[in-house]
Amino acid sequence: MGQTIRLTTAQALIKFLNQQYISVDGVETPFVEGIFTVFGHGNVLGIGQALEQDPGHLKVFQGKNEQGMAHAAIAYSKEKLRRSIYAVTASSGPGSANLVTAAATALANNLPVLLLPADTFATRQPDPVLQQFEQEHSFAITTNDALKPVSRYWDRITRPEQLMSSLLRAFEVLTDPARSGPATICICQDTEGEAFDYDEGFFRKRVHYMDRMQPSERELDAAAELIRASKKPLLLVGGGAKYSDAREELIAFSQQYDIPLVETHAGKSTVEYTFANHLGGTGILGTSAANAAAREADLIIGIGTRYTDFTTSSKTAFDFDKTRFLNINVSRMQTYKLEGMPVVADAKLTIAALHERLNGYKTEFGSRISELKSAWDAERDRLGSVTFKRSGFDPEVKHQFSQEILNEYADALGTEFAQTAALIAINEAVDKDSIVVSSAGSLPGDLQRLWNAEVPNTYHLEYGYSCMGYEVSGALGIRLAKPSSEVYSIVGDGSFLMLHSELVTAIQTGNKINIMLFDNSGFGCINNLQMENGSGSFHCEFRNHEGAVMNIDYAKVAEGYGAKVYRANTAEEVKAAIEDAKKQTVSTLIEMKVLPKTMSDGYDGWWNVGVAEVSESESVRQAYERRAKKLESAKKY
Ligand SMILES: Cc1ncc(C[n+]2csc(CCOP(=O)(O)OP(=O)(O)O)c2C)c(N)n1
Ligand SMILES: O=C1C[C@@H](O)[C@H](O)[C@@H](O)C1=O
Ligand SMILES: [Mg+2]
Repeated sequence: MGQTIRLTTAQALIKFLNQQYISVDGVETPFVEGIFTVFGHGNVLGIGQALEQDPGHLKVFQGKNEQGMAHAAIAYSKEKLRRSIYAVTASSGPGSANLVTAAATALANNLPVLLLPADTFATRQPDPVLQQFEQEHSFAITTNDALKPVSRYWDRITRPEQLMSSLLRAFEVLTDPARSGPATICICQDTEGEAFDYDEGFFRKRVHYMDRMQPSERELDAAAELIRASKKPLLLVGGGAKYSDAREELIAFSQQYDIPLVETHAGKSTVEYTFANHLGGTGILGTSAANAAAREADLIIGIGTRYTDFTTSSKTAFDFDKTRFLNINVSRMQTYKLEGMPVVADAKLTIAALHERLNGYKTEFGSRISELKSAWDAERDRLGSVTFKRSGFDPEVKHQFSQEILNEYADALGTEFAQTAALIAINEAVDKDSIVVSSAGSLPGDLQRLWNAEVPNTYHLEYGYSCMGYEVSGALGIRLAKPSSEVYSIVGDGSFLMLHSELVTAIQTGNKINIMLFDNSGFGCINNLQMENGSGSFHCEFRNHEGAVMNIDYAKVAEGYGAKVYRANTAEEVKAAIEDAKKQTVSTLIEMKVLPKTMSDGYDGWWNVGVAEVSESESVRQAYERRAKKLESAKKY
């Protein structure tokens, strides 16, 4: 036995976090950058006391909402390609409950975050304590149990010495690229303050090695054979490719063999759009070019993708009779999808190794790649110059709102701005190396299609959970990860209303973010979805009790917090506002009133949604028939 040191559980936790390092490709860096806090009685006297006494190198932030600050932490680790994290401490009860949505967001996106919610008393002496619900069939159940299904690792600490084995396990999970996600350690509020004689060895510097997983010779031989047998393979770039830093290998591979490249939301900007073989986003929110290439392909080389419904157009994007799948992923589970050939390995290493085995190979795509790309680029130009007309206007989302209703919106919001034109204006105005972030609503669709990322790793979409409220909180996390980059949060009015508390944290801490608020006065994409599937417009527009379209002054709200604000309803105004916003040191909000139904739509994507099988409405019955017909051509599993 070596020396011991007497610390509270919370003090030991903070001391341990300071000693965790990560090593990737020979570069060693501290793994835990800091901690977000919302203190309550459950954690202020434990973790709060420990941080006040000695935070070490940890940066300490006061969050405003547990979900918001956890989203910021998640965005930070995503931006850091999972090589650095923030911890998040919450008080017990409602504070813990507020973490559940964020934990699920991290889990769906395979993003590491250390969640530290306080728990009820281990001794149970004062029970029921404030915020403790009493579950009659088990006093062992607390709010924190709700975090179990959404954590990659979950533990409850009722004695100080349990912390040691728990933290070791948590960091093993947090630094494993194949199982990365939220690690949740719930510490009883009395235990946080209890002392123990910890072995000093527990606090020695620990380096976690994120070694690249090598593909086996067998896997490489089989994969090369599959590619050689293919006339039209397609590179489908997912988030795993980005985390693996596989840009150079992808470009070289695609270039040499004439393989078109398409991307998912998570993979977007791994390779910049200016690369000639890049056909843009794929699937439900994809470009015409990417979706045509996917349909023509006889082999999909899926790199670090989960093949979600948005990527596969609910398993209708490919010709499943002829198309095969080669799945390269560090997660074995992911490689089994769509009956693909599994290569359980790192993307960068695998692409490089495959490159060496394909000498003399060429696809049959030839000039088709540039044809598809130019046709899409022309379509994007059209979308950038959509102009509203008071009569005979044909919006992108068709046959839903009459001209009369569109005019009503134009009058109520005082705008004639089309969403696609607004987004492209932003894309043209921001510096190329700035970062955009979004996650829910109609904007992810426009972003995946229309946002041309010209610098790698400048596009940050949370579309694994598509959680409203990530947009603003996420921007803060990104700014912490990249303090010298301008960060633009692309957010709808609905998402902004749902959660924007961390705008205050950004202003308070001097971490500048820019919010690009698209106000179409409603849950626009859901309104599109219901009407496209035969329903009427039901509870998705923001109309008041008298039926009038609401026109909320969001700029004023942000101004109240201390942000510099702008109102911009034309492309010129947007560009001018962005230019001025670049000069500011404080966070900014640019409010744009945009017309509903003017987001991009179509391009052969299809989404399987639960249309009512029986209905009194003829249009719903027709929608159900259309869905049933489409499902006939979909792969069933
Ligand atoms: C937390 C959460 N609740 C509900 C949803 C379902 N949902 C997806 S988009 C959306 C509306 C988004 O409205 P807004 O942000 O204004 O974007 P718009 O579609 O109008 O562009 C809703 C309710 C979600 N994704 N996340
Ligand atoms: O239900 C949804 C519809 C999608 O269009 C949207 O982007 C997403 O946020 C969602 O939850
Ligand atoms: Mg909206």
